[in-house]
Amino acid sequence: MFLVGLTGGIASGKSTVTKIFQNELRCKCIDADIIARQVVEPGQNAYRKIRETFGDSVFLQDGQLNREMLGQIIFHDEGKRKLLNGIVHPAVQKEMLWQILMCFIQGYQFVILDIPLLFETKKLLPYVSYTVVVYCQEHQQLNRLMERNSLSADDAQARIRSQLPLTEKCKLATYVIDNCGSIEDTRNQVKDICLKLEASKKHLILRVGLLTLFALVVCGFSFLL
Ligand SMILES: Nc1ncnc2c1ncn2[C@@H]1O[C@H](COP(=O)(O)OP(=O)(O)OP(=O)(O)O)[C@@H](O)[C@H]1O
Repeated sequence: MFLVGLTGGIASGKSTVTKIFQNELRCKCIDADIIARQVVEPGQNAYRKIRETFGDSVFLQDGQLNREMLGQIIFHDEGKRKLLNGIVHPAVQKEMLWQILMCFIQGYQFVILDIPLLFETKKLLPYVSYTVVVYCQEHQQLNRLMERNSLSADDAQARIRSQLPLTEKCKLATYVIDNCGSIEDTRNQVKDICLKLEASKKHLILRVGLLTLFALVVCGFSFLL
C-alpha cells in the first residue's frame, strides 16, 4: 500500500475533490478534518487539554467546543494557534496512523489522506508517495470562503494568510488539480489522477519488502533449528 497526500488552501476545494475520489471513484480516503473534529469531542484527551489551556470561555453551554470563538482567537494569534496545534495534531496523527494500519490490513493499493496542513507541518510528508494540491485563484478562494463560512473579507483573508500560499504548495506537488473552473472540469482531472495512481507500482515496494523480511525471518529460524 502507498499513501497519497491531498492538500490545498482553505476553501480551495479539498473536500469537493475528496468526495469525488471517495464517492464516485471508490478510493479509500481519510480526512484529517473529520478526525480533528472527533478528537475534540467531550471525553477525549485533546478536549481536556484545550479546556485546561484556553479555559471555559471557548466551550458552549452544552459542553461542545465553540469552534467559532476558538477560530477567532487562533487565526489572529500565532502563539495560540501553535498551542492549539500542539494539542490537536498529535491526537489526529495517532488516530490517522491507526486508520492507515486498518487499510493496510484490508489490502488497499493506496489510501488518500486529506491533510490541509501537509506542507506546513511536514510531519506526514516523508510517508506519502505522491502529493496532490487542489488549487484555485486567490479571489475565488476568498469568495468561496466568505460565502461558505459567512465571514467578512478581513476574517477570510486572515485565515488564508495563516497558511503557506497556494502557489508555493503547487510547486511542491506531484499533481495539481486546477479547481478554478466548473466541478465537471475538476471531476475530469480527478479521474485522470486516479488512473495514474492505479497504474502506480509503489504498493509493490512495501509488499516485496515485507515478503523479503518474512522470508529472512523464516530462513533464520530454520537455520537455528
Ligand atoms: N469548482 C468549484 N466551483 C464553485 N464552487 C466550488 C468549487 N469547488 C468548491 N466549491 C465550493 O467552495 C467551497 C469550499 O470548497 P471545499 O469545502 O471543498 O474546500 P476545502 O478546501 O475542503 O475547505 P476547507 O479548507 O475549509 O476544509 C464550498 O462551498 C464548495 O461547494
